[in-house]
Amino acid sequence: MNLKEYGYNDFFAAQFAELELPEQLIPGRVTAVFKHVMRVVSADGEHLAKTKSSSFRDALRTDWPAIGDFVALESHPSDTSLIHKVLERKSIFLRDDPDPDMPPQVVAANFDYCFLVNSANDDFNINRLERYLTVAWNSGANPVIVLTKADLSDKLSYYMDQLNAAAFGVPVFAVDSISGTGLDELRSLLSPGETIVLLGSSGVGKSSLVNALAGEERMKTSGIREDDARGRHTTTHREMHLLPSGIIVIDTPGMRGLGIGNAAAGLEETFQDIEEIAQQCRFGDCSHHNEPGCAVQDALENGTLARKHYANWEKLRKELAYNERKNNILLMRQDKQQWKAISKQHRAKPKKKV
Ligand SMILES: Nc1nc2c(ncn2[C@@H]2O[C@H](COP(=O)(O)OP(=O)(O)OP(=O)(O)O)[C@@H](O)[C@H]2O)c(=O)[nH]1
Ligand SMILES: [Zn+2]
Repeated sequence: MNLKEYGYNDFFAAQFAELELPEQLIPGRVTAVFKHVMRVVSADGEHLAKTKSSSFRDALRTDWPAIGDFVALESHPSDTSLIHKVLERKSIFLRDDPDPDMPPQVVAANFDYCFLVNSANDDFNINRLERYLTVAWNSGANPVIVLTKADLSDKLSYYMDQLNAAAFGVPVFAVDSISGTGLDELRSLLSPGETIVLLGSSGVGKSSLVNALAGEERMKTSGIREDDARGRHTTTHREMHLLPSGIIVIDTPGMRGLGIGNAAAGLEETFQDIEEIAQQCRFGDCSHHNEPGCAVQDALENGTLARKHYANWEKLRKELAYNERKNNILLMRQDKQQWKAISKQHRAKPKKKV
């Protein structure tokens, strides 16, 4: 197996050389993460692997291997191989731990492109796209906008104009994953060995797009509900796919749990009334605090908008902003010291004797 096919390039090879690791260690890439074990590919094939405990004893949580990571591996082809080290990442997605005292987890690493998938139907939502765009830029990867289900829309040029305006300079592609229209243009952007991740609401056609790019069924797709133009949630596996064209696709359910997708959708639904009022503000980027002509402040004054409802909206908006910030790879590095202190506290808890 050639690790270059899995995206191993000069950036990682230079790091590997610089580390001056023991001779028996070889580079590998994490292609799947299960509960207690990982799958890693390397020049000598596919491995089941675990982290070497002594190497990770003092590691930060964000330094633990995640899907897409390049690692230094002690190869035991007929047994469990051992991961000694995770190489520095060039892009990253983080997700909160359900335990608020715990630092976030890495859900994916080392992707070159972040596909922001929208469908050209009732589900089209430019605000959501803007949020995904922030997440994508902060991850360290390049965003690419894909408008799916182009065949279903007679408003395609309207949608394209909106996307081009909202995401100036970001490439936008319209595709029909069923017939394959528009796929060649998208393919021409990508080179073998490059890794993509897909962000987008359930049912927009992420799996169909991967299958279309692969030219074969790699991922299960769902039927779409007629009533609300959303598909059912079908993707549950957590894997990296090497497509016949040499493109690598990372798909994990964790992508959808980034906080952004669901939180943002929830925000729009729960606070649709405020979002509608906010459309009347004089300034498009009104923060609704003390700008002149703020329709939200007016509604609070004259009582058409309840203070409590508004306060909840503010709180959620702050959380959303935090989630976006959390996915910023640079900020994450600055936060490392803080996480270090937190994980030390966790380790310092006395263990119960058995
Ligand atoms: N007409 C048309 N239908 C499409 C296209 N892309 C996807 N669909 C349909 O939309 C439905 C949902 O597609 P999926 O690919 O499962 O969507 P998904 O984003 O992977 O959904 P989750 O797995 O829930 O996140 C399926 O019925 C697809 O056949 C397209 O380009 N044109
Ligand atoms: Zn306002």
